[in-house]
Amino acid sequence: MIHKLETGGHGVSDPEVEEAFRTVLRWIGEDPERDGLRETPNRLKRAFREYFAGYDEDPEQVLRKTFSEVDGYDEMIVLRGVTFESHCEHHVAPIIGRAWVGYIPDKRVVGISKLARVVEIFAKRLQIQERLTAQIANTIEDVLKPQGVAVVVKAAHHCMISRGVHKRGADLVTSRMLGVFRDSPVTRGEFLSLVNADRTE
Ligand SMILES: Nc1nc2c(ncn2[C@@H]2O[C@H](COP(=O)(O)OP(=O)(O)OP(=O)(O)O)[C@@H](O)[C@H]2O)c(=O)[nH]1
Ligand SMILES: [Zn+2]
Repeated sequence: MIHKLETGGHGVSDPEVEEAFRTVLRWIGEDPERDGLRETPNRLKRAFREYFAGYDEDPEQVLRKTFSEVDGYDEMIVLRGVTFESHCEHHVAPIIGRAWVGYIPDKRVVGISKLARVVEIFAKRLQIQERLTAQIANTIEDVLKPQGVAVVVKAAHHCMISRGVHKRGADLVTSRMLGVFRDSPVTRGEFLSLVNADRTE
């Protein structure tokens, strides 16, 4: 897990954000001073700090530590079924899903947890799924300069479940293929068969 932020706020003080949450509670018809709600603005602030911890983390930095003693390993590396929780930028509703992250290295490999950390950092920002998918792939491409990168993301969007069109069970699938995954149908096919064989969903 990403460490909890100790500072943050980005120019907004703790009392200011708690007052904003109190205003929302009043707006829905609640009494923010009643016993059960008195600490809720503070809890909401701490929850938001966790949901959006990705703004104060640098995903490129996470990938900078690499290993080169891999005896010429140049096959596909795939981390499957990385769980994440994000929030959509339109409704601030949860996006709950998994990511499959693959790459074919060029001399250097990265610790596998770092791939999951990159997913985590971009997920913990306001997102749309297409951008989340592209950001994960582009960052791996930019820092590791591998032969190729492939990312598939599948997620349920709670703005389509608990509000709006009210559709449970529909998930959105997005992908971004770079380098050999884009150019070679065989390589892409091998990656997608590893994604499709994964029953962790
Ligand atoms: N492409 C894409 N759309 C998303 C994502 N998350 C939420 N949306 C959609 O963003 C759209 C925002 O549409 P608007 O019409 O501006 O908002 P709205 O009136 O609340 O729309 P409804 O959800 O249909 O009630 C909705 O269709 C959402 O389903 C995402 O990750 N990618
Ligand atoms: Zn939404």
